[in-house]
Amino acid sequence: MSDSVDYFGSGNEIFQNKELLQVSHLPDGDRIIGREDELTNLANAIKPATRGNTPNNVLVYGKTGTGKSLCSKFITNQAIDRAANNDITIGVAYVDCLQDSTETQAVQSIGHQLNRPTETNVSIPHSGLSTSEYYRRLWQIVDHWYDVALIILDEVDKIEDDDILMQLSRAVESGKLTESTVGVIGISNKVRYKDSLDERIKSSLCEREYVFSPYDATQIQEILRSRSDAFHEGVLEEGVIPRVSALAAREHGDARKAIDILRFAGEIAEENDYETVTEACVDQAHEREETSRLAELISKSPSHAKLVLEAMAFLTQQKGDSDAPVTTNEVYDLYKRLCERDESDHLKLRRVRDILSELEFLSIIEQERKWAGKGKGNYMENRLIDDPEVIIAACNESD
Ligand SMILES: Nc1ncnc2c1ncn2[C@@H]1O[C@H](COP(=O)(O)OP(=O)(O)OP(=O)(O)O)[C@@H](O)[C@H]1O
Repeated sequence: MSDSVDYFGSGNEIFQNKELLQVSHLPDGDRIIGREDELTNLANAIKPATRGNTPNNVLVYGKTGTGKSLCSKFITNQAIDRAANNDITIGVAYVDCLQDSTETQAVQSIGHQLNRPTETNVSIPHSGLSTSEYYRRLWQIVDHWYDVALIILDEVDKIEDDDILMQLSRAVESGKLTESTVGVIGISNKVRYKDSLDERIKSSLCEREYVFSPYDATQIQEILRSRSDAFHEGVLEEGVIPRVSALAAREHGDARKAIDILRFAGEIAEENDYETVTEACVDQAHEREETSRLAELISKSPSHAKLVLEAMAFLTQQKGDSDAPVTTNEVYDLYKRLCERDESDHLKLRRVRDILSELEFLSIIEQERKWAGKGKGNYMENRLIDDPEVIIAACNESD
């Protein structure tokens, strides 16, 4: 054997079941920490469905990573089992409204999830039908094959057309369904979402409302500990979970962030061929999580939002101070030059203003209205929350 470098490292094994740390992983009921009241409330709201009756429509609010999606998925799965004992068939469809943001996409997705084409003989093509035809097929499937359809609309505030909320929450009243019934669980991070709804939609969609509060550091520790068998025994150093929890609790008790940081810390230990995951790995993981979270947010934003953000990051870099404010006009000028670079048409100033307020809503930037002086009116100052280098890296990663 030669003494050549072994690029596979010494084979220290960090993870034994990394799947437990994926955001998509749905933990068992006994691994859902500190959400007993919320689960009981949700169960009570949809309980009628387990007997084949119309459940209450529910709106669930709370900041990101507070377990809204997890609890909604968990309780609807449990409802399916409970209903089966009563000979009732419940179908559950989950729509991520950020991804399926138009009415047609959302109805198509619901139809697709509830359809069992070999039994129903109904096809739900990915495109090519009118919205009303997608609805017609959906009601046909529900009426024929289910007693109750439970529809989870995650990030419901991202849906472009409220009409779907009306259609779903009033399907029975309006006679679209004759044999079956429907319940909707809407989930939102925006506490004021309800205020933006039409009165009629509000009264049918918001029969019950629940707010999920952020986790404290102790609950986050418990959530992480209940998943520590993702790692081989003895691999996690003692201070790791408290450190991750403290970081996540500092930023509004986001369990998703905590789980991501822990997974990244394990990956960093693995990449460096360490025998254990250390607190230093956590600090590096925290930075990696920031870039990756931003990259995910940015990759879901339209291409012009990326250009606006890139323009802001370049301007901030030029000013040599990562906290320096930039005015909307400065951003707009550089954004137009970036559009020229990419040979694309630029948007009007009004749209760029909208994009900046969307970026503020996503907590990527902060905005402050300033008074320019008599006769000059107001102007807007924009500041990046993260360092410009992190934003530029995230823009590149999202490509
Ligand atoms: N109480 C909990 N016990 C165990 N794991 C949890 C708990 N709450 C959240 N998690 C985990 O944290 C991650 C984020 O949770 P979830 O997606 O449900 O949050 P959310 O409130 O819906 O956030 P968002 O609004 O960003 O979608 C998931 O991986 C979930 O499994």
